[in-house]
Amino acid sequence: WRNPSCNGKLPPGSMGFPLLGETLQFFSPNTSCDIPPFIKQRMKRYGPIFKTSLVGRPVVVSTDPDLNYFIFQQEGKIFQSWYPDTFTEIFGKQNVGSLHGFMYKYLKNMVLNLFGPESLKKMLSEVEEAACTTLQQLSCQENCVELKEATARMIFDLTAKKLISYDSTKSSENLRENFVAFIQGLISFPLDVPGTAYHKCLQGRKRAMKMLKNMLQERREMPRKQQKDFFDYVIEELRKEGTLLTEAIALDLMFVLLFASFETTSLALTYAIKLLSDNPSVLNQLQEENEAILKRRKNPNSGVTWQEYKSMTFTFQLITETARLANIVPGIFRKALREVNFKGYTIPAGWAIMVCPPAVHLNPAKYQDPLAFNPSRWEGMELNGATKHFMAFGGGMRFCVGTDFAKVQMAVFLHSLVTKYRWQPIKGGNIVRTPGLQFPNGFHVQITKKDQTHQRKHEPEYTTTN
Ligand code: HEM
Repeated sequence: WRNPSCNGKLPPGSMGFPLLGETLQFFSPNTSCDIPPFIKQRMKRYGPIFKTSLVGRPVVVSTDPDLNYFIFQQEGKIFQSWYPDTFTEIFGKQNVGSLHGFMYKYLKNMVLNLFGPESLKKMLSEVEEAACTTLQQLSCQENCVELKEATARMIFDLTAKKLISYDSTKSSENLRENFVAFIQGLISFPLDVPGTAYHKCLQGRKRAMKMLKNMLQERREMPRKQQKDFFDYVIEELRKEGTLLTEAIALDLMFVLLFASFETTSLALTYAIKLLSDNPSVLNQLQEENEAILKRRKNPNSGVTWQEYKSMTFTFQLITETARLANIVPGIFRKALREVNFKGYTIPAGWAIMVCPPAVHLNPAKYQDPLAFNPSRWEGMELNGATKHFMAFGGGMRFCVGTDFAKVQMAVFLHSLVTKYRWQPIKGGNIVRTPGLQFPNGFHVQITKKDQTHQRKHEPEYTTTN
């Protein structure tokens, strides 16, 4: 295991212990906002491209912008989307990340139909309503509220409504509770015994898939006249003769979309609010931009229009800067379909490759003072799509299909929050990476309506513990 066979020169690095490789070091929790210590130490020792062994597989780790770019551009040709077995066990063998070629394109189009810009334009008022209702409820709480949980609930409900018309207030079963502990379980040691995050994920998947299957079955038995949600669209497709879609693929897709949408976006939103709490001058700028939108509005009771949304320049810079620092996806995995030679190194066919976004996003040679939260660094820059130095939403053909949806939700929530409310951090807000981002103690804040701030008789005594 120490010296794997290779026709050329393997990148430097250690293969760790037999079977275990360097898995334990990779997953060891850290509280750093910087490049994960596992990566940083090895970059120092071996350079930007190095080899290791994770969960029983030889892996080349790439922190090199040119190799990353090459990998994204060669998707489906020299490289192919590949995720550790933990992923396929949890997301299903036919999930969108494991499909390739024609079937993959077919599914991607289906998803873009739902979450692409045209659909989002129509969804804007629904997103705003969800944000306003959530904020209203949170501000009515006497005690402080936990933001990660609250935003996750809001986003899950909105996505589940779009996909399957699921209404958590009317359903007897709680679909979302099956997705808890997923981020920890996805990139984790695949030990399926009670107590591990991986085991919790597998149990959650089983229950959620059973619920989704029942729902799809019920809907098939009682089809609706108007096409309203993604389920209806899927059923329509399943009925077509010669269709590529199967019930199993449709259910796996539903499952991935539910997870991918709420967990990533709620983490990003919570992190944005944490960063804003720590950076009052950035908060001021955000407030100025969003209050100016309200001032320009002719009808004060109307909601955010698409034009207004598109004009939120600073808000988009802030979202991009949050995504750069949050590094919600700490590793993007691929497999080499054939032997690859790059910058003097050989990557043997069949090896896994992990593109490492945090190393790119926190590179001091590219980002001045890389750990500083400075949305203005994006001024005048193109914020759509990926570049060699920004890949929070992936890159190439597999660029995240939910990027626009995530941005709409974040921008609209932040707009409502800073124009109508104030908040005060109470406790939590500290982060841990394993290597996925987590808030182990949540992020507890007290939210008050702006015009009520001065009317409260007993202003709570806020203590910022972090
Ligand atoms: C802040 C929020 C989000 C972040 C940081 C994020 C990040 C990413 C990244 C890095 C990838 C690329 C994975 C790869 O190349 O292997 C990806 C793919 C994907 N994302 Fe997102 N995402 C977010 C929100 C969403 C939302 C809201 C949805 C659902 C609507 C979504 C659905 C997907 C799907 C289905 C893929 C797989 C696409 C493919 O294989 O072509 N994501 N995301």
